Amino acid sequence: MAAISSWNLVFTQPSKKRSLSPFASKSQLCFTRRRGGVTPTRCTTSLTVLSLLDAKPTVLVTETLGEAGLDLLKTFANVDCSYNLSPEELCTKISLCDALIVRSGTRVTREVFESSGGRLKVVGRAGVGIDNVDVSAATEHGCLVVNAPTANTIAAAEHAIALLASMARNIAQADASVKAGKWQRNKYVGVSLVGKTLAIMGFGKVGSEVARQAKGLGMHVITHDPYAPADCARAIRVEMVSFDEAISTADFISLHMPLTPATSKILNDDAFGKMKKGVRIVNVARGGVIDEEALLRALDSGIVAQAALDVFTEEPPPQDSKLVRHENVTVTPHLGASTTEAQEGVAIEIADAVIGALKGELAATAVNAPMVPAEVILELTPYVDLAEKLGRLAIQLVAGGSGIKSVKVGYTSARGPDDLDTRLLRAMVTKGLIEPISSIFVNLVNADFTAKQRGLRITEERIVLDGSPENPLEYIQVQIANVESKFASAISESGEIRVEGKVKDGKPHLTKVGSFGVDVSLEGSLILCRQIDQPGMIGKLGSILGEENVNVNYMSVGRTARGKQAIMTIGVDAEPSKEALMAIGDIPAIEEFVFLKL
Ligand SMILES: NC(=O)c1ccc[n+]([C@@H]2O[C@H](COP(=O)([O-])OP(=O)(O)OC[C@H]3O[C@@H](n4cnc5c(N)ncnc54)[C@H](O)[C@@H]3O)[C@@H](O)[C@H]2O)c1
Ligand SMILES: O=C(O)[C@H](O)COP(=O)(O)O
Repeated sequence: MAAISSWNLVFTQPSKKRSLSPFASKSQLCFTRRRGGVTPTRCTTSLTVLSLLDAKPTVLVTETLGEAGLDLLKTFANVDCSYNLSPEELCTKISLCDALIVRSGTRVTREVFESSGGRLKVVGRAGVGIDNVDVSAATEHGCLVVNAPTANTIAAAEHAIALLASMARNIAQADASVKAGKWQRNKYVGVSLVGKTLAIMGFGKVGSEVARQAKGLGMHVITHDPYAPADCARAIRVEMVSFDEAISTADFISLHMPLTPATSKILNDDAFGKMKKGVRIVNVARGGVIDEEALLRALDSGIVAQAALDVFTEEPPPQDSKLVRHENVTVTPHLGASTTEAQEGVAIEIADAVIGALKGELAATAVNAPMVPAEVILELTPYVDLAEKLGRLAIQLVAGGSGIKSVKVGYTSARGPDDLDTRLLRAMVTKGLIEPISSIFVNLVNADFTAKQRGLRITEERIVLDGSPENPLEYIQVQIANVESKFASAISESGEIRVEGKVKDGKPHLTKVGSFGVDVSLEGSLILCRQIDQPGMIGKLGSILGEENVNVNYMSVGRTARGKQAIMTIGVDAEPSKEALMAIGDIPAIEEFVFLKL
């Protein structure tokens, strides 16, 4: 009699939709089915998924976007342009949307992701700053965030220069005065820019462009940016200095860093106290990098002669804001990116990124997912499938109540570690491990977060092979430590559940279970049996499955020695009935078996 408890060996987890890519969303596919009035039961084939994807996704656009971007989106999706939504209205609408496109005026909060019911797959920020998007919440919900980081750089830099020059020459105040019927030539005497020191705080895309343009105006430019490469500054003859040196020697300070916990209120009372009396400040970055109350005090005390502000802590700022109304302050309503050219560019950049993400492609401008170059993805595609399937197999082999703490993924390759980018593979193993045992949808965005949240430590190991590194990988191995197994033979000599596979003719194959060598294509589902090696076993099993009309797509037997134990791996196209599985368990030579869904 076989030493097995047959029925609890049968894996009864409902099947999950197969993802077409690391970003294809299970929940989105489910939703499409519901909208089409289809019962959300099973979706087992790629073809079914493809036909579901034929239904156009819905993209919600909550702020004005250039026409060219909208036209591009409309070729692929239903586009809902709903501007000025209240937070409540946004939360209500979002459950009907696959993608959301915003600028800086929409707060994409945790509530938005929670309200999406898992359908929202991508948030596109049509611009650079993502401080209005709760990126952590997006990641936790497996939602990709992409931005359009380059198309508005020149516009923002030009706006900073425009504010700098107009502030120095009192253009806005003088204009208002003339329009009010006055002619105050003495009051509006300005200061020159040439020869003055400009400190650029943040030497990124905008900051470095401002530096270039300011040098063209004859200014002496210095910069502070702890993270920028010094050679970029050196190349345009800009000196990199400390924060204190920058703010204490500058005649003009222009802010170009992102708003982060480290930069929040970086210009505060303490900083203003170190500045030269009469300094002039430009802010085209984010309002929050200045302590606005401290700036008001510095303006009133004369430390700061003038400020030109495009951005504010609260936008729009309160009507009675003393800062906005201050006579030495010039303001614009967050216009840095607002040129026709920049908005057209941003709209196309974000439309491309959102469409790509909805198609399941990895976005080059992803904010919360590792950037995996397109050529790496292409090369790793068959291994991605293998990695996920090995994860699925390994997790289904676990038994006992001790919980899973530690998983090791081994990569056997002739390539050096720097030539093998495993982030995508690790994410897919994680997906395979977690999806069969939870309701969480795992993708490249949230794989590491989800593993961490579940207390699952995933480590990676490279096993270096001699030979030609033509193939990125020979084998992938998944090992789960400190657990029991439903299939004792899956435990290796060193005590872990171990499954190993390789890509053969472009298809994922299982090559090892525990210490047993096997060879079965990882398609459909799988029966693993340990048996006493004797004639007639294949026939017995085959006829049980045949009577059930369950097609066997692959079968292999691996044994330790003639007449000793053997492992039979059988690929089946459908799930055998309980009775058939029971009959398999009743074959006397079978010591244990397990049915696994891929
Ligand atoms: N007003 C507008 O309409 C408008 C338009 C475009 C960009 N922006 C804003 O301008 C800022 C810069 O944009 P970008 O495209 O140049 O971004 P970027 O990422 O290319 O550059 C930001 C730079 O700030 C640096 N930085 C980070 N922390 C710093 C710190 N503590 N001190 C000094 N430097 C620090 C970074 O190293 C980086 O080089 C962002 O806040 C963006 O949102 C505003
Ligand atoms: O971060 C940005 O890209 C700018 O602040 C532009 O914001 P906007 O898209 O709201 O004009």
